[in-house]
Parts: sequence; C-alpha cells; structure tokens
Amino acid sequence: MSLLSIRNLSAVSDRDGGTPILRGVSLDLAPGEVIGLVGESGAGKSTISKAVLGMLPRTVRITKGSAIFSGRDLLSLSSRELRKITGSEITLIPQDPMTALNPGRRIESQLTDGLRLKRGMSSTDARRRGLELLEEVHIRDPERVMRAYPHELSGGMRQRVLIAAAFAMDPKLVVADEPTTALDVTVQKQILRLIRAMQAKHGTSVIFVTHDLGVVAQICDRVTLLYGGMVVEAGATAEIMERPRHPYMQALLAAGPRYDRPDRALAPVPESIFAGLREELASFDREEVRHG
Ligand SMILES: Nc1ncnc2c1ncn2[C@@H]1O[C@H](COP(=O)(O)OP(=O)(O)OP(=O)(O)O)[C@@H](O)[C@H]1O
Repeated sequence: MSLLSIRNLSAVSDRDGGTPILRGVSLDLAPGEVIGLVGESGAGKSTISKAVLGMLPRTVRITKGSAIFSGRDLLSLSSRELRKITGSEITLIPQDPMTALNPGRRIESQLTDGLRLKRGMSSTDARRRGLELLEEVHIRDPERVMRAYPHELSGGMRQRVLIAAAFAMDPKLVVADEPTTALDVTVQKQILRLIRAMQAKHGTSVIFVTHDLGVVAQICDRVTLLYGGMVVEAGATAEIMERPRHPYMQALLAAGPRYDRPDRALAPVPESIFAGLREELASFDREEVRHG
C-alpha cells in the first residue's frame, strides 16, 4: 500500500506563458520508504514537493493528475483541510536553516509551536518533548540550545533543530528539500546520517530532493530522475546505480556524483543526450495536444 501516490501530474507556469513544468509525473511512496527526487535545476523537483506540501505558488497551475496521500487527494482539498495535514502529517526540512528559522525568536518557541498549537500540548509537556527531540538529534546541552536564538548556533546545529522540528509532529511524510546544500561537506555527511536514522526510528517516509546522485546512493531506497518535468528513470537505487537504463542516467553516473557542477564533473553529459531528452519532451507535448 502506498502512503503517497502521485499520478500523471502535469503543471504549467503562468509566469512563463503556460510553459509546461511537470509532464505526467507518477511516483509511489510506501510507508517508511526514502525516495530521492533528482535532476538538474529546473527539472521540477521543488514543484513536486511544493504540490505535496500545499505550497505551490499562484503562478504554477496544475493541469492534470492527482496526489493521493493516505486516501485523500492533496490537490483537491480546500486550503483549510490541507492546513490540517501539512505541518502535521507532512512536514518539511528546508534547504537553508538560516532563513527557515525566525531570527527574533528563541529555539524553544520555534520547536514547540506545532506541539502546542497543533497537538494541544501544555507548555511544560511541549518543552519536555522539545528537550527529548534535541537529544534525539544529538544536540549537546539542549537546555542552552532551547534558550538560544538562531544566530547563536552553527549552520549544522540549526539544521539539527529543523530536523527535530520536522519529526516533532510524528509526521507520516517528511519532505527534505536539499537539506545539506548550505552546509560544508563534513557536516553534510552527519546530517544525512541523522535524517536516515530519524526516519528509520520513527518509520517515516521521506521525499529527498537533491541534485546529487552521491547523496541518493547514501540515503535513498528508490530514486526518480527528472528532466524538464518528466520522469526519465525510476526504480530501486541499488539497481539503477548498477544498471542504469536511460542514456541520461548512464551519463550522469559516468560524470560523477556532482553532475550539477560541470566544473567538478569527470565527464560532462554529451549534448546528443540533451538533444534526445528535448525530443522526448516535445513528443510528450505533441501527445498531450492530440489527446487534450
Ligand atoms: N513561482 C513560479 N511560478 C512559475 N513558474 C515557476 C515558479 N518557480 C519555478 N517555476 C518554473 O518551474 C520549473 C521547475 O522549477 P523547480 O523549481 O520545480 O525545479 P527544481 O528541479 O526544483 O530546480 P532547483 O534545483 O533549481 O530548485 C522551472 O522551469 C521554473 O522556471
């Protein structure tokens, strides 16, 4: 049984004159599973995660498809119904821990808001749970951190706080949106291990958005590769890493893990592969026009 089942999801950008940004995306996520959404900038990763979180900008319009989460289509709920689910059953680990935290409020209030407001816990219980959560994410001296303001913490500490906040509500699904991009390499590894440990402990499903196939190899059970808002390849990570089928995936794996940084890539993706991908997108669009 899927926890989340996205079917044939298409979207256009009204900002760019109706340009397609998602083209018939389908994906399934089982309870307790970690799925990686990978692709270069503009591939549609954030659009998919924003659709799931009910955070789509007004200029992005869903034209087709559904996103069934625990039996309900997230795309057809009222904003009131959606607010009950997001921030509670579905939570976010954001990309930039500095901007995600309010600089003017202590960690305690930011970590316990949801517990008090959405779970109806008393301040004392929420504080106790907050301290436990900080211990779970291996923060030393949680009492001090509860009293601190975000600027008093390092980037890695702030990201640990946000991970604690995402798991505080015991969500069924956590969306991790490039959560290690803003951190240096050694901290990145610790944060990845922590997310994996927290999801395993809580039995939570995770959608992990990333540019980096190296990250996918480390933490994702399955992977969906996107290009131009279209699913290019999807399957079990181990299988795809060993036997990639699509030439684009083959080229990305040959290019090295940081394929979004051509300066660091071992071998760039050949232009002929992009030409093939553009032809696939055009052919999808022609079919859409034909079938309406
Ligand atoms: N607010 C918006 N309104 C309309 N179109 C948008 C908006 N934000 C992004 N888009 C378009 O949606 C497409 C997909 O962008 P999206 O952010 O989902 O890609 P991404 O794979 O997450 O990229 P990145 O890794 O850079 O975040 C892009 O072509 C982009 O121009």
